[in-house]
Amino acid sequence: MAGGRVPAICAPLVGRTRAALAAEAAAVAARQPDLIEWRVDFFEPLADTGEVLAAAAAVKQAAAGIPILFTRRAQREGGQPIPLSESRVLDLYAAVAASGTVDAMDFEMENAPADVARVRELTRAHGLALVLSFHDFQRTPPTPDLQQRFAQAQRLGADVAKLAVMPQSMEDVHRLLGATLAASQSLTIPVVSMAMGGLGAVSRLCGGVFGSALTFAVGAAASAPGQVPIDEVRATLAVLQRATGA
Ligand SMILES: O=C1C[C@@](O)(C(=O)O)C[C@@H](O)[C@@H]1O
Repeated sequence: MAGGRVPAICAPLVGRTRAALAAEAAAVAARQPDLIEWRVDFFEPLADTGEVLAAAAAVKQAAAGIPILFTRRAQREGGQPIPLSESRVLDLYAAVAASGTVDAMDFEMENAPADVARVRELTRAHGLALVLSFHDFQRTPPTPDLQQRFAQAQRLGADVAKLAVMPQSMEDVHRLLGATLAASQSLTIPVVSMAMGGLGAVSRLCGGVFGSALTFAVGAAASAPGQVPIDEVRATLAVLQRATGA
C-alpha cells in the first residue's frame, strides 16, 4: 500500500471466564485474523496463576496456530480494574512467557522503568516479541509528544511501538496519522497506531497507508471504542490495496 504495507489484523479476546474465553477464541479464530490479542485484564480469575495458564493453553489450542498477543492493559491506560499489584502482574507475565502459550506481549511504556526492563528481558529470554504501548483515552497529545512516544518505545527495546489515542477533532486524527507516517519512516521497528472512537474509525481502515503495521478489528467483541468488524476491515484493506497498487 502506498506509504506502507497492508497492515496485519488483530482481533481481541475479552472473555471473563475460561469457558467464555475458549468459545470466544474459537469464534475469533474462525474469522482468521493475523493475530489474536488476549486482554487478560478482563479475565475474572486473574489472581489464580494456574487458571490463567490453563486459559492460555485453551486459547492457544482454539487459535489453531494464529499467533497470540498477551496483554494486561493497565487501568490508567483504559484497562479493567484488576486485583493484582504490579509486582504480581510481573510474576504473571513471567509465568505466561515461560509457558509457551503466547507469541508476543504488550506492556505500557509508562510502567516503572525497572518493570519495562524486566518484561523486555523475559520476553527476549523466551523468544517473544514485545509491544511497548501508550494509550490516552481522553485526548490526542501534541504532535511532538506522539513522536516522542514512538521513539521512546524503540529506545526501551520494543519490537513494536504502539499508540492508541482519543481524537477530539479530525485534526487530531490527521496529526496521529502524520506522526505515524513520520515514525514509520524514521524508526527501525514497526509502528502501530489508532485513533479511537467514531471520529478515529477511519484510522483503523487507512492507517496502513500511513505506515501502521497492525489494525485491531472485532472478531467477536470489541476491546476499545471505534473498532470495526473484521470482515469490513478486511474488505476495506482489499479495496485500498487494489486502489493504491500495493
Ligand atoms: O492497545 C490496543 C489497541 C486498542 O486500544 C484499540 O484501540 O484498538 C485495543 C486494545 O485491546 C489493544 O491492546
